[in-house]
Amino acid sequence: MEQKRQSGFKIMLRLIKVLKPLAPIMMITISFGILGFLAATAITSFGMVAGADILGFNVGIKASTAIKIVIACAILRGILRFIEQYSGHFIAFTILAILRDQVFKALRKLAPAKLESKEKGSLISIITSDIELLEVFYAHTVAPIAIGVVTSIIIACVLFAINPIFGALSVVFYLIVGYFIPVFSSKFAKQGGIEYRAAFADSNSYFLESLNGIKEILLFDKGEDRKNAINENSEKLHEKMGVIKGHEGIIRAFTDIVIMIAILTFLFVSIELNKQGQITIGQGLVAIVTLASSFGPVVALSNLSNNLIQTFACAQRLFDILDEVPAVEDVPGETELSSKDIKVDNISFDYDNRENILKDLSLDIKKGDKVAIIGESGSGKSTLLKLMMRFWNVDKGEISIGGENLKTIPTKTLRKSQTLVSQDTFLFNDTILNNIKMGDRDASFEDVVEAAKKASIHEFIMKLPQGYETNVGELGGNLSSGEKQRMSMARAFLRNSDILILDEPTSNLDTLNEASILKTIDDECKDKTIVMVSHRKSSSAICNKRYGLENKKLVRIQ
Ligand SMILES: Nc1ncnc2c1ncn2[C@@H]1O[C@H](COP(=O)(O)OP(=O)(O)OP(=O)(O)O)[C@@H](O)[C@H]1O
Repeated sequence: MEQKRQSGFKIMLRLIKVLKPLAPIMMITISFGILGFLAATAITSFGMVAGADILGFNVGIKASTAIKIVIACAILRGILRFIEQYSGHFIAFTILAILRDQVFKALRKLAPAKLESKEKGSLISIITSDIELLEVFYAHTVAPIAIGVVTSIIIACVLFAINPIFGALSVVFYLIVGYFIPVFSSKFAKQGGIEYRAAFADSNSYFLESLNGIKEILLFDKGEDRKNAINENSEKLHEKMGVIKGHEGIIRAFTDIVIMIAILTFLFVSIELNKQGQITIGQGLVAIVTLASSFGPVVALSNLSNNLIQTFACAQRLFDILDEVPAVEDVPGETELSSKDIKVDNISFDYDNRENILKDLSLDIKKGDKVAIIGESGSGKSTLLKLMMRFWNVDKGEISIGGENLKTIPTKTLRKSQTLVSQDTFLFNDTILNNIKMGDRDASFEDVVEAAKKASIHEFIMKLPQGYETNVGELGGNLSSGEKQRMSMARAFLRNSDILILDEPTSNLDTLNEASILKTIDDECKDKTIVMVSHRKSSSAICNKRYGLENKKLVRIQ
C-alpha cells in the first residue's frame, strides 16, 4: 500500500500539469503581477527622482514629471494587484475543485476493497486540509516565482543601465535571496514539514477512532488514557509547528540581513562610483532606492520554501490516492443477464498475497436456490460473499452468473442483480423514508411502507414523532442494531433484486422479529436466489441447501 516517495521537483511538475487548462488565465496573473511590482518599484524610484531633483541633484527628469508618474503608478498598482490576486485565486480554487473531483473519482474506484484498510481520519485530512493547502501552491507559488524572476531581470537591467556594477551586484543579491536561501532552507525544513503533515493526519485518525469507539473507551475505562493520548498528539503537533516556525523565523532574519548588506553595498559602491565620476549622487540615490524596493517578489520566493515543503507533503499524499491501483476495475455499460444461476468454479483467493483464505472452492447455485453457508468465525464466509459481488477479484478459478464471468459483467448490471444485507447497516443522515428509498429511488411512499411492513419495521417507524419523515440524525444514533438491520431488510425488499446476499441478516434480531422476517423472505422470495451466511440454525431453516466452510472449501451438510 505504501507508495514510492516522489521528489519535490516531480511533484511540482505534476501539480503544474493540472494547471494546463487554465494556462491563459495564469498568463494574465503573471503579466499583471509583473506590471504591478514594476509599478510599486517605480513609485519609490520616481519618488526618489522627484526628491533628488528638488534637492538639486540632476537625474535628467523634472520633479513635476516624476510626481505625475508616481501618482499614475500608485493608481495602476492598485488595479494591477487586484487583477493579479483575483485571477490567481480564481485559478487556485478552480484547481482545488478539479483535484477534489479527481480524488472522489479515485475513492469511488478504490471502494470498497482498497478503502477497507485505510484510516478514515487520514482520508478526511486528504480530502479537506491537504487539498486546501495546495491553494498555497496555485495562488502563492507559481505566479510569484514567474513574477519574481521576471521583475528581478527587469530591475537588474534598469540598474545595469545606471551602471553595470549595480546590475551585476543586484543579480548576485537576487540569487542569494531568491534561490540560495530557499534551497538551503528547504533542505533543513523538509523533514519537519513532512512530519507535521503526517502527525496532523495521525492526530485526525486517532480523534475519529476515539469518537467511533467511545462506547468501548467508556466501558473499559480508557477515557483518561485516550484524553492523555489526544493531548500528547496536540503537544506533538505544537512542537512540530514550533520547529517549522522557528526555522521560518531564522530564514526571515537571515533574508533581512542579506537585504541590509545589499543596500549597504550599494551605498558604498555609489560613493566610490561618484568619487570616480561615473555616476551622479542622484543616480546613486535612485539605484539604492530602486534596489531596496525591488526585493518584494524575491523575498516572497524565499518565504515560499517552508510552505512549499508542507504543500508537497500534502500533494504526495493526494497523489498516493490518485495512483493507487483499484482492486477491481469497473466494467462499463449495462446488459441483461441471460439467467441468474451462479457458478463458483474452483476459486482460490487471498488478501495481499497472504495465506489463501479460500482454496479450490466450488459451488453451484441455481436460480431460486436458497443456500446457507455456515462456518467458524474467520473461515472466509464474508470473503466468499464479497467475491460473489466482485468487491475483490478471485485469484484463481472463475465466478459466473448466467454463464458470464463476473469480471466481464458490467458493474451496473451486477449491482442491480444483487442486494446485500449485512450485519451492520449504515444509515445516512436523512429521513427514514429516504434511507429506505436507497433501495429504489423511484419507489412510491406506498412501496416503501409495504417494504417496511415486510421487514417488520413499519410499526416502529409509525411510533416515531414524524414517522417516515423522521431524520435518522435526530435520533442521535439511538436506533438499535436490530432496528437498523430491519431497515436494511426493508431496503432489500424495495430493491427487489434477483439475488439476495445475506451476511448474518438476523444476527441483531430477537426470535420474534427473526421469525417474522424469515417468513416474509420465504413467502416473498420464492423465485429469488438467496445466499445466506448465518451462525443460526433457525435462519438457515428457510434454505434448501446448506454448506459448511471448512479448510477453505465448502462441504454439503444435510
Ligand atoms: N480486507 C481484508 N484484508 C485482509 N484480510 C482480511 C480482510 N477482510 C477479511 N480478512 C481476513 O480474512 C479472513 C476471513 O474473513 P471473513 O470476514 O471472510 O470471515 P468470516 O468467516 O465471515 O468471519 P465471521 O463469521 O467472524 O464474520 C479473516 O482472517 C480476516 O481477518
